[in-house]
Amino acid sequence: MAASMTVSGGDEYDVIVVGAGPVGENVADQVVRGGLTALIVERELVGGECSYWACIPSKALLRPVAALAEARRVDGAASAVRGGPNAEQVLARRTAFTHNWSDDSQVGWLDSAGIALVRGTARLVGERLVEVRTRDGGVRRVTARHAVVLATGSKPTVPDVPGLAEADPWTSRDATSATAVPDELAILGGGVVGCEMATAFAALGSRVTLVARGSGLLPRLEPFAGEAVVTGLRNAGVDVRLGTTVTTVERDAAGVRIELTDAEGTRTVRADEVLVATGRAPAVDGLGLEAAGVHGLTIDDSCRVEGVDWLYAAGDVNGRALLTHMGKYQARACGAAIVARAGGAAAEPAAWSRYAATADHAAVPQAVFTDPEVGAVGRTEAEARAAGLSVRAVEYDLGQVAGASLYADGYTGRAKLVVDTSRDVIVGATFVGATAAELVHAATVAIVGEVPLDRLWHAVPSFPTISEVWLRLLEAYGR
Ligand SMILES: Cc1cc2nc3c(=O)[nH]c(=O)nc-3n(C[C@H](O)[C@H](O)[C@H](O)COP(=O)(O)OP(=O)(O)OC[C@H]3O[C@@H](n4cnc5c(N)ncnc54)[C@H](O)[C@@H]3O)c2cc1C
Ligand SMILES: NC(=O)c1ccc[n+]([C@@H]2O[C@H](COP(=O)([O-])OP(=O)(O)OC[C@H]3O[C@@H](n4cnc5c(N)ncnc54)[C@H](O)[C@@H]3O)[C@@H](O)[C@H]2O)c1
Repeated sequence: MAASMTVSGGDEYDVIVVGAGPVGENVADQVVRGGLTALIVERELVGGECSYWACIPSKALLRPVAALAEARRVDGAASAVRGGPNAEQVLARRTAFTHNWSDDSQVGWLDSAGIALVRGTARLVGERLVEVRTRDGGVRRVTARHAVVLATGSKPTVPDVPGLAEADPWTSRDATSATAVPDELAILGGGVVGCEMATAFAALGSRVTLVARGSGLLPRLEPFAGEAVVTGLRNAGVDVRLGTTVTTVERDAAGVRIELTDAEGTRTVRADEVLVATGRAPAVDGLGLEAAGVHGLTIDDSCRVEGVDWLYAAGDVNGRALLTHMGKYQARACGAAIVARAGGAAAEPAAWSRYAATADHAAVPQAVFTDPEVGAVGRTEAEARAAGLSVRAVEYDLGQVAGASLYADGYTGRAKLVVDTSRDVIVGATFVGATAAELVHAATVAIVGEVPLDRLWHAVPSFPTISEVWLRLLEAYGR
């Protein structure tokens, strides 16, 4: 610490939460509702990555694209659609959803919820002891009576490609907060960020090249999902290059020069910007873990760090499931456990108890807002087999469902259920097609509830909805 700095100390709260993203906010809210006091420390904006540079602005960019695409697929409505989205208005709508990167309303919510806020960067300096470098240059030490919760999120990883870091690449932050649409955009990485941003920027007018090193896109999902997204992106004019690696990147006066290598050799792509979308890593730099005697953030199902009974890690920072809804789910389990333990209870995180984020292991839902949309939950067929389950999978062409054909002319899509035959329950489900993400929650309920297939026959989907695919899948499986 610099000699000139004054350390103000003596503050005590029951719980200190580091990071005011959706996860930190939810932990703090839970513990305050449980009768404890909470301080939340935030170094940027209250609301975190999700509100300003991730979920909200990305979906605000994508929604107009989806709305237009849907209207174009319905005869009688399509003729009213003239041209593509208005990029300027789409960016303005996105900016409105981020409150122009002001967190006033979220700070107001913290206040109304009775959660104290300090703006600054926190680090652990001892057992239950947190030091905050405040925005005004001061240093403040705060003690937690019961627990410190790390909810610091994640940061984008930039691969070690020669010239890439020097070329000033975009990360997801630059893409989601862009103030203009580049004429040419190269995207590195065929995961969720790469696919969603390719969808948005192609529709807004960029010529997009999407470079993926694997043989398909969205590699964590069922292969047919990635294949449908490749087709959708190519139909939208995106140059999707699979099995391709970037060997060098160089920025010059004209933009960025990117050398690519694939099975056929080497080629060069030019772009105004290059977006790196190659995954994220836990935001733990400078958190003082080692100094506080914490070696790694391995957690139990209540998000308590193994071997450190006062420390918790919830949300992206624990690396379990990098999704807002899963982080908020962890926050509910973690907050409940902290409150119970403060009252003297053991609050063991028994599977499916209120103190355990059990769904993290095999019931994580995800919605990918590409065209077509992808919704998935639980295990893919390959994952279920690798986990040693006895598996049978069934698929159905969504376009054959009456509700889907009414929804859009020429509806294309696919659905798949993965069944554990030893228990006759669903362990995974994937839906691809317009509004497919809305089909996922029924599957999540079936997986978490371990509803036997025999009973699912009695869950009758309405006619004529796209949900009738459930009946078709059961018929395909047989009774
Ligand atoms: C482009 C993009 C789109 C996404 N879209 C979706 C989506 O549609 N749906 C979905 O479920 N998920 C989506 N995600 C993932 C989602 O954004 C994250 O899972 C979510 O933000 C995690 O919440 P969190 O609270 O753990 O972390 P964050 O939202 O990252 O918040 C962490 C906070 O901690 C603060 N912080 C960090 N270190 C310190 C410190 N030392 N001191 C003080 N403060 C600190 C940070 O400033 C930040 O505000 C998307 C991600 C990206 C990149
Ligand atoms: N709709 C949503 O729910 C949504 C949207 C965006 C992001 N997210 C979350 O954000 C997280 C981060 O997204 P992401 O797309 O950055 O990560 P990701 O892990 O989904 O995908 C990263 C991709 O980059 C590839 N890659 C990694 N290193 C590479 C390299 N050196 N060269 C080329 N390719 C490389 C990987 O093979 C993978 O396909 C995800 O885990 C996701 O859960 C969710």
